[in-house]
Amino acid sequence: TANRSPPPPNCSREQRALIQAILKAYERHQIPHDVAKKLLHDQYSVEENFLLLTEMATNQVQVLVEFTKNIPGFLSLDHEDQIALLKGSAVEAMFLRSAQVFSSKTPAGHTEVLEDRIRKSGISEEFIIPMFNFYKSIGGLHMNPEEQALLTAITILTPDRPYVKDQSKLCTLHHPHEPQYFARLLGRLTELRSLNHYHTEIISSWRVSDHKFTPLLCEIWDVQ
Ligand SMILES: C[C@]12CC[C@H]3[C@@H](CC=C4C=C(C(=O)O)CC[C@@]43C)[C@@H]1CC[C@@H]2C(=O)c1ccc(O)cc1
Repeated sequence: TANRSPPPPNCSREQRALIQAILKAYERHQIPHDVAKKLLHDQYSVEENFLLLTEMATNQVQVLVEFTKNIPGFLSLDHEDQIALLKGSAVEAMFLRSAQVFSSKTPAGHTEVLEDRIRKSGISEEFIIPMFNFYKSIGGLHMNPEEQALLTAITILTPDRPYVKDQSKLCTLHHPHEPQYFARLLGRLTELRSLNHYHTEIISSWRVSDHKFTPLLCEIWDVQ
């Protein structure tokens, strides 16, 4: 793609292959066109918005599992660990994905409609504010596709372990004037983690008004 930057020269061959594999998997990480189209055409009731977001969330989890399976080495992990990593990071990966969608230049109209539907889907204002603050703070990083893909892979693979150091090499190269760029990137992951808490509240407030989730969301978030 046009905005794909050249791989950093001081990356080893296998690191370069790893970055390319993750980037390729990430670029297949798309919401089906018909779901995105519904965003623009379906009705605008709170219930309709919730159902649309539920369908998007369900799609997102399926796409996330496919992306994760294509991260080199993931499938050689112990099976229980694979499930634990996915369950532990699904919410963060989803909010990271939505932040990347809001900060990318998706076709005009999509993000406005999407934002409008999120604001009118029964999520209370006290969770909307941190959510959109996070979107702004991710947008401010101007991540390129490699960084977005790597950050998603980091979020999934190391929910609680110290981060691998060589990602910083890639970031330093693309942001030479900002030596602390990688630290800023990791700082966003801390902010992202706080959204887990809000998400639990969002889900339980929807459950109170007996909203239905899909089986996949129930399974990955231990709902119902
Ligand atoms: C996270 C979210 C569901 C998934 C949405 C996200 C907004 C934007 C998106 C963009 C996507 C793309 O273009 O690829 C994939 C889906 C996501 C990532 C929503 C904001 C709030 C909502 C939510 O928390 C929610 C949770 C459970 C539900 O049943 C419904 C919504």
